[in-house]
Amino acid sequence: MLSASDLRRTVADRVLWQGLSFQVMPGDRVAVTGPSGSGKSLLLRALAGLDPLQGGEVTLHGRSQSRWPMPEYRSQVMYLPQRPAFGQGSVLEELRRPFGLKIQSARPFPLDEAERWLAALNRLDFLNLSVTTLSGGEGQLLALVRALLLGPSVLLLDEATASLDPDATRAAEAALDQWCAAGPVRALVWVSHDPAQRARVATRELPVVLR
Ligand SMILES: Nc1ncnc2c1ncn2[C@@H]1O[C@H](COP(=O)(O)OP(=O)(O)OP(=O)(O)O)[C@@H](O)[C@H]1O
Repeated sequence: MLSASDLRRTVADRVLWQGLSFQVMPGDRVAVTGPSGSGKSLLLRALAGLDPLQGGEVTLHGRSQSRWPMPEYRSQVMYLPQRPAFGQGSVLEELRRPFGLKIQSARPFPLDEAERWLAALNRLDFLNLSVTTLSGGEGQLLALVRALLLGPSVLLLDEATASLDPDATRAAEAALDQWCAAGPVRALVWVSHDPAQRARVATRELPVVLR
């Protein structure tokens, strides 16, 4: 589904990764591992098409990232950052906003599904809160629900539950598990510093070595 071949990334004069090749297949749950500063976030950003590739190639469904219209590519390979950014207004408005974009225009906003995910995360009370008042963990839950509703093929999670308490973390993992199992062409790529979480959520590990 998603294939990376011979990726290379440098910052300043430091080579973070080179000759990095791997594939993400439907149903995969890949944990990207490596010490702080080894380039895990930059790898996810490269896969998501948020940073230009310095070397190598990423293909989605056999088509090079550079040949995809970027909005379409990013709707299929979605990056969930540790500190998601929101606009203004309520949680409901924030969830609804992307469905006004051209790339999503064929799909009406699925309010029932939003309520189901929020209920699964024990946050059905969320919808009318203002996004500007959300805590770090609440922001992560909102970003997660927004991503699940948008339904990419590959969801890239960058410490996406790091601000959650243990119960909320487990609920988020269960929601992701359910979401992944519900579609035939879905995969997760996780960056998590928590080995216990990686053992729970990942089917295999992709090490990024600090050079
Ligand atoms: N936009 C940038 N410009 C220059 N250097 C950057 C940029 N973004 C990150 N870096 C550097 O690249 C290296 C890798 O950063 P990255 O955030 O990918 O690491 P990481 O493995 O995700 O680390 P952590 O586990 O601490 O989150 C770091 O040394 C960082 O300072």
